[in-house]
Amino acid sequence: MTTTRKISLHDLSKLDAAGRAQLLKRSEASIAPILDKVRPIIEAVKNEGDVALARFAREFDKSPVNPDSIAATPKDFDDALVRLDQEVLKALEFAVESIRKFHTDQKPEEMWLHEIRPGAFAGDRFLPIPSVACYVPRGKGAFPSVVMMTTIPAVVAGVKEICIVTPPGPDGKIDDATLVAARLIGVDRVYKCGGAQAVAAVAYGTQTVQKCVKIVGPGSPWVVAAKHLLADIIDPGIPAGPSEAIILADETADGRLAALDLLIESEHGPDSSAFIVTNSPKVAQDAIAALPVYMDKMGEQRAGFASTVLGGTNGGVVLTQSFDEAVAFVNDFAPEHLQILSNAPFEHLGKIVNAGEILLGNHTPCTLGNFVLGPNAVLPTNGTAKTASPLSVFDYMKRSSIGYVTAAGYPPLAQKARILATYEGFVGHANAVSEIRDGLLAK
Ligand SMILES: NC(=O)c1ccc[n+]([C@@H]2O[C@H](COP(=O)([O-])OP(=O)(O)OC[C@H]3O[C@@H](n4cnc5c(N)ncnc54)[C@H](O)[C@@H]3O)[C@@H](O)[C@H]2O)c1
Ligand SMILES: N[C@H](CO)Cc1c[nH]c[nH+]1
Ligand SMILES: [Zn+2]
Repeated sequence: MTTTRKISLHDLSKLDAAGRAQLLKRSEASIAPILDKVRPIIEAVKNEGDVALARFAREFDKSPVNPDSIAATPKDFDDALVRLDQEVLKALEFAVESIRKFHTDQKPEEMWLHEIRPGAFAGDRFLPIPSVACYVPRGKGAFPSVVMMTTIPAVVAGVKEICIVTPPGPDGKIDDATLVAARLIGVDRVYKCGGAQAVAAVAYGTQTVQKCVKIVGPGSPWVVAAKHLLADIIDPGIPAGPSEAIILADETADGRLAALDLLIESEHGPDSSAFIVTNSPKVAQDAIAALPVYMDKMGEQRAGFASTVLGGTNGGVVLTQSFDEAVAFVNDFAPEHLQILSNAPFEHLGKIVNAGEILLGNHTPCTLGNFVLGPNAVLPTNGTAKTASPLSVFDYMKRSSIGYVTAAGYPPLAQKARILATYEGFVGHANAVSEIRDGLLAK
């Protein structure tokens, strides 16, 4: 027998502006109430280092970690590989290959230099940042996929010092697949610390944990709050909060397929957001009928998370009067993940302007993107896809502009620069491109 579940149907034509605005809001927890709790955690790690990390692991993760066992040992890696199911190992290897290929293709040439004007050359040079810490969450499950998504682009970019910070389990160990994925990728520094204390550890460095210039990866509000407080000391990277997705379905879509895919990101936690957005009443009805059937196959915890999300204003089915209206809703929402279910998904692609990731057609569910397709699954959440981009090799590189002007190319540039420098009142600037220079160069 199928369990009765409430699935919200939001008929956009019946909602006023406030109702529509409510649907666009995420449930992302405000970090304000926990900032005062995070400050002493940061201070303790700064002052006591590993001793504080071990204490917080015991307190928050209920994990028997000691100050001298913060780093995973070579034996920890070996044991994890022995314990890991061969099928999981093969799947990790497959995923590493796709993700490495995608990010290698994405990597820019080390330098480009174009002749902007005759004899005047300019371009960009890309270099890797020196170090990065990759945060891999563990509160609501293990995330070897986050290991791959955060460390592979770092390796491809050429970052020399890469480490992983992740909460230890109640057995005092790091998740097996996390260690195995790290080894496959070539990262051997994995530290047993999570939450705010992990961010502080990589920001300041401890006796064990290396200090890094940047931290990447998603995390709970404790992680987000620590990144916020330490942003002057460590680059906090792109924001990546609770997972969210929109399944955009036109009248050619199968509502049951839309239902199946809606349950992907809605099962992450009660703070996820997930909507089917469609102009087809039939797709909406079929999806609502199918959802409880699929939820019954998910297990209590995950079905519970999905129920919370889909029964409130952070999820469910949004019904619109037209497909253009559905597209407008998507662009206003700016989802982290977007799937387009249609017989002709490429026809709709050009209309989408705000989405972290756009997955096209019936054979490209978010699950493929999350694990094995290649593009990065650490994506801008909470509407930040309006201006931000997915995690990429560019997050691990910095750029210097390059310029070179020949003697023949110099005169027209100097003349125009002198005029502008004089207008701005910069005499020193102007002198440097005046006859004084010509005289010096003539000698
Ligand atoms: N965007 C993405 O790519 C992506 C991928 C995976 C997960 N996520 C999101 O990342 C988040 C992960 O959060 P999580 O909780 O699962 O794992 P987490 O590892 O980020 O947080 C758990 C840690 O928080 C700290 N903590 C918990 N309670 C505390 C307390 N009372 N006081 C101080 N510290 C405390 C502990 O140190 C604990 O180790 C979720 O919101 C999930 O949706 C996003
Ligand atoms: N959907 C997440 C990003 O929002 C990534 C992920 C990892 N594992 C499962 N899902
Ligand atoms: Zn996911």
